[in-house]
Amino acid sequence: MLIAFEGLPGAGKTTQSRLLADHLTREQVPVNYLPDNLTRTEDTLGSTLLDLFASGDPFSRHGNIVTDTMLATAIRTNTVATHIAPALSVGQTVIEDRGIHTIQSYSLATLLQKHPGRPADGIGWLRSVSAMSGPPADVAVWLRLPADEAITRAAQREGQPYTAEQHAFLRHVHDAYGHLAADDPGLVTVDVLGLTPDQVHQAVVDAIAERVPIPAPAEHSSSMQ
Ligand SMILES: Nc1ncnc2c1ncn2[C@@H]1O[C@H](COP(=O)(O)OP(=O)(O)OP(=O)(O)O)[C@@H](O)[C@H]1O
Ligand SMILES: Cc1cn([C@H]2C[C@H](O)[C@@H](COP(=O)(O)O)O2)c(=O)[nH]c1=O
Repeated sequence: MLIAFEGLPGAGKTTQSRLLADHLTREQVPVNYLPDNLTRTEDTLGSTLLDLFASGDPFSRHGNIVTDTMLATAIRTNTVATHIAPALSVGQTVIEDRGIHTIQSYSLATLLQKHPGRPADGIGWLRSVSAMSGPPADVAVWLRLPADEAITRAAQREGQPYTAEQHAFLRHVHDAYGHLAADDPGLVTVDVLGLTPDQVHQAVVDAIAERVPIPAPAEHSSSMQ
């Protein structure tokens, strides 16, 4: 089974990925937690693609929707080949910290910024292209937090403020997630404002359990990376 966490920087994806991995491990489900794509530089192709990706702006990337979507798709394709498919094939439950909906939401944000008000035109294309990167998650959880609150948390963690331009772009990413979730049953919204990490975790477990069967315990030992 493949589970993804989605949302803005600061929304709590890493916190919730770890809480879910711990929970499943306690249930003796073999878990493979994949940190954010941008931190994965283990092979030459992955590093080269990430270098290309990171050569743009950290948020709005290269500002060209086709280039950015293709590049992000290529990165995930590599991640699917090197990490996700092998883990799924041996029965592990994979937790992706940012999956296919990150590709879609960040590209859609660029589109919304340039052509406000016509998201539907681009969403079909974004779905087709990002689908080339491999399977979407069985369930993707969007940790929905108002953009200003998410940015405040992320900035506090990083010890430096975000620029007004970055704020503006991330508000578009937030709106983009909303457009995507509106007609994609695979992207489940969990509202996290005002909840403690443990309360969010409970809401996440409930949301997942409503949609997919609980992964089966391993016959032998669990494996968490
Ligand atoms: N429910 C919560 N309430 C308050 N603070 C939280 C909550 N969950 C996480 N945090 C804090 O918010 C910050 C961001 O959390 P986290 O790193 O999990 O987010 P993220 O979505 O993975 O961010 P990024 O995408 O930037 O890596 C951390 O300092 C974390 O301790
Ligand atoms: C995987 C992936 C990432 N990005 C962007 C989104 C964010 O700006 C950064 C990751 O930062 P965070 O600490 O996880 O918030 O990279 C992207 O645009 N497309 C992708 O596929």
